[in-house]
Amino acid sequence: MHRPPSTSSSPAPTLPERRGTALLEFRGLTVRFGDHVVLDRLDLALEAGRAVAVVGPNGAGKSTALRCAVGAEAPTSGEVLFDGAPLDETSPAFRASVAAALDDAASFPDLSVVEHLLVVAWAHGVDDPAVVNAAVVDCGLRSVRDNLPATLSSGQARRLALASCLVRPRRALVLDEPEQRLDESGHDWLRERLLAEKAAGTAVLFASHHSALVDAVADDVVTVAP
Ligand SMILES: Nc1ncnc2c1ncn2[C@@H]1O[C@H](COP(=O)(O)OP(=O)(O)OP(=O)(O)O)[C@@H](O)[C@H]1O
Repeated sequence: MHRPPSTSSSPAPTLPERRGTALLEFRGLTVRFGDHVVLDRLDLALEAGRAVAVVGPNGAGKSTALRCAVGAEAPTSGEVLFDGAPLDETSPAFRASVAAALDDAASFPDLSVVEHLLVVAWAHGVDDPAVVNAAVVDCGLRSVRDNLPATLSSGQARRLALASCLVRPRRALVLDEPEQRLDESGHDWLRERLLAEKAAGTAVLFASHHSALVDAVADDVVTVAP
């Protein structure tokens, strides 16, 4: 059930929201690496149309928490629930629902920016180049649309990672320090983009060191400490 693809600079279709219960939930999430307790019984609930920011100093466990949210890291104890059931990152429903940018690593190093986005969109059922073209413009990638990922600046690579989340349907966005390496206008764009995501019913979980972004976007703030 996709919204019709957009031909403007608005984002790709968003999957239908379901309000009321948490889409993503941590219950007593604990992660240990050897003797190092990184996360200690962390609770978090994220509903459709809302944003939760995970904040804390370097090494506090923000990325670890986000990795648990997408099933890339297994909790030592506690639970991660998606849609009320234990998270299964291999399930088609989960993969169709969650768009994540945890780093800037391009998935397809031998595909150009626009080819990369076309593949991601198509793999998620969006077979309309207009959606990709809109995201290229929206994300400030027009001048490098035909470049290979290795030739992008660090900020452009960040924008490509974010664009990869925006060309596909999604019920949740999981973003690790999305502001990293963006210029000032990129920060403004990111803030407005995330507010638009919430307005469209997308749940947003993001880690950030950017207090202005957190203040503008987050409905709840979860602080982790080293
Ligand atoms: N696979 C791992 N094995 C061992 N230790 C790890 C592993 N992954 C993360 N850590 C440790 O867990 C702690 C939390 O790391 P994490 O990357 O989650 O922090 P962060 O809050 O995201 O930091 P930053 O703000 O610097 O991005 C750090 O001390 C890190 O060294």
